[in-house]
Amino acid sequence: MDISPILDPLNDAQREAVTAPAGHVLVLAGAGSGKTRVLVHRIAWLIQVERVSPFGILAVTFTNKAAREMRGRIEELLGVPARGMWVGTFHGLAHRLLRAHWQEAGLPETFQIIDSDDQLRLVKRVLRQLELDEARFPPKQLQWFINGRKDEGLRPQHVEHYDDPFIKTQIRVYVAYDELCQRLGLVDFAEILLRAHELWLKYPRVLAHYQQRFGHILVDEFQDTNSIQYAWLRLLAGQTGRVFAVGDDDQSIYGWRGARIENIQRFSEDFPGTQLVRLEQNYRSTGTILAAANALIAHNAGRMGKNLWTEGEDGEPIELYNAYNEYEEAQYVIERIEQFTETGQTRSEIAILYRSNAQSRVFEEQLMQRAIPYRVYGGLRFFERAEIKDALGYLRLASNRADDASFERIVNQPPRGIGERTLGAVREQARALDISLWESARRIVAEQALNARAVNALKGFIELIETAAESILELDLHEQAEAMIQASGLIEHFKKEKGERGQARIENLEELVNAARVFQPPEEAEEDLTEGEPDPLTAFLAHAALEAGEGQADAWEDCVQLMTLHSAKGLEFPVVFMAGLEEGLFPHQMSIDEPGRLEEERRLCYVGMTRARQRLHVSYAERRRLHGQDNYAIPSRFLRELPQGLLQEVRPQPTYGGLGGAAAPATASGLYADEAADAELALGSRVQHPKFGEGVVLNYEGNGPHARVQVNFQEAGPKWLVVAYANLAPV
Ligand SMILES: Nc1ncnc2c1ncn2[C@@H]1O[C@H](COP(=O)(O)OP(=O)(O)OP(=O)(O)O)[C@@H](O)[C@H]1O
Ligand SMILES: [Mg+2]
Repeated sequence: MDISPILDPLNDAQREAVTAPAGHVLVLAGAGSGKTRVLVHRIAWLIQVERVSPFGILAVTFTNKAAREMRGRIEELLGVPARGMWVGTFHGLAHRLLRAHWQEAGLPETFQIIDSDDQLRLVKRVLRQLELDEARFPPKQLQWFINGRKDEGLRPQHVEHYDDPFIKTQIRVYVAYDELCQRLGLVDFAEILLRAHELWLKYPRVLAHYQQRFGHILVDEFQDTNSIQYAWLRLLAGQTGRVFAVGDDDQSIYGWRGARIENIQRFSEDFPGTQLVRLEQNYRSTGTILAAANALIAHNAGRMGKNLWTEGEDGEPIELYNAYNEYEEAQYVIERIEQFTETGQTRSEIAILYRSNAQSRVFEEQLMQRAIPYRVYGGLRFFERAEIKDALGYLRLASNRADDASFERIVNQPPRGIGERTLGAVREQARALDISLWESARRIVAEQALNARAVNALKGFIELIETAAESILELDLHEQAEAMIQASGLIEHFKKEKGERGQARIENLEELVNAARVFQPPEEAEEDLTEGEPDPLTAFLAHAALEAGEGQADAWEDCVQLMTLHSAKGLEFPVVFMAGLEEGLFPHQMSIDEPGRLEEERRLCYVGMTRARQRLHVSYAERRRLHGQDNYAIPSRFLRELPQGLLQEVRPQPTYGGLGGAAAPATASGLYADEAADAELALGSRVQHPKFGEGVVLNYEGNGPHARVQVNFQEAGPKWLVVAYANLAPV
């Protein structure tokens, strides 16, 4: 038996973990220290050396993709398929149990899983059934309430109500919602875990079967387990199962979704005799990247404490780019990417990471313009997102009342009391008379063909669209988008959705307005003036539909990887760009006033930085449109927490505005020191511009490479120009 493939590629501490005697093991170690590698090799060791059957092994990963990769690597090490082994996410594994034991779990054999949107629709149905007012009991909030309780393992009867009528009503909704799901044979995400846990509690025989089967349970990314997942693990391990968990307290980034970092601290108590292994050598990143990441995370209090080092080269300094705005930031990133690919870097080895989903749009647009293949991970492309489709639905219906799909999508989104029965009547008449849903609804209102409530609800919707459509006629495209979103009530609606999700949707809607603002109709349309060019709204809607229909780049295609920092967990890339390091964006506004959440943001930054193997680029924009406003952004505190000596500021070439050009030590730059306005551009001085000719400097704003100057040109009149790009010469 040759065990060298299993042990040779490991250092001493890693080997200690992989070969640990039977018992519980907790590997607590920093990013890139080989935790996932150790877990994979441990499984191979168990099978090949300890002669454990793959049937006796259950491994938990954080994503399905990670699960597939893990299985592949184990089989590669063993040289044979590891059939019978269970590898998956908590949700995937629990689901598998429910499929196998649907009867004991009290489910119909054909039960279906519902996503968050379906769940919301059911909650609304329950509210109608209980005759509760959505304004007083926002469905999103109830959804959040139900999921939160399920994540804690609490059924309605376990929820403490303190005699508070509000909580009591929420509990009533929870009860009715569960009954409805049960009747329809539907299971939501949180339910999967809770149901699987209850299955074991209720049927000790079933539990005993799995306890006997899975003598070895291995968990990656342990720091992000929530209460019910931890309870599930403890139950499965019982008295005999051995748990091998790997994690990093500095990478706990899902506290906002119920993950409990305390589970790491509790581990040794709950699993007696735990052997603790620490890994300190980092194999992923250059010395520079690691030193910067270590310095950043040192600003957090109450860490378990780790000391990560590397034998690797120091490598390149971290590139810092101070962009004028988010468009220019994207331009820098993409030009830099082109430079890398021209020198042979594979596109899929390059990642762009950002804090909030909405940031992807500007990158996507520019990547598309330059025909660079890209892929957005763990999220829909911008124009495919539900809230964007909602807002576009309003615009579509405003420009074409016969658009039935848009009618269906938004007639009761946000909810305005137009129920299934009313809609049924609208559809039926439309079918019978072969007219559009809109026309059908209009007739029902005119003829008062339904009860007063239904007629009023429909009438309200029709008036809303008519009024809004009329009022936006004379507006610019982005104002049209903005006005329509306002009129739709979508923002108010998403505000009720608790937590980051609702906030993200609102940010996306604001981003849609930005997209409309910078939208340029295709060239052909402009030339075709005589034929009557399509109005900007129609052109914009077509653009959005085409973009959404384009679909994602295929996985095998060599494409640039775009994702949020959250979905980058566990991954690594030779080249990483982290964009939008600005106060309010990252750290996120919602976390700034709460020390605990600020630390979670810092951990997220640590996760992002430690994804990079050879090159890390960080950037921020001096201005960014956020929440519909042009903001002067302040560079993120996280940038200041990085040792200056490890950063190198990239500055645009003043002569032509090419990017990634001249580099200067960060110390002299806009981030750390205010730069005096260029003396040659003093107010009142005369300058020459290659295109606009001669003029007088009227005004000056900003500082650093992106200072802007207003010049009154003799021929062209006053213009604002970016100094670094304008190529102005003193006269
Ligand atoms: N002993 C080793 N020798 C060489 N390379 C190693 C060794 N251990 C790990 N690596 C490599 O280092 C990189 C990081 O390893 P791995 O992804 O397992 O770290 P991790 O601790 O799980 O990181 P994260 O905290 O980000 O999940 C991988 O490319 C891995 O192949
Ligand atoms: Mg890992």
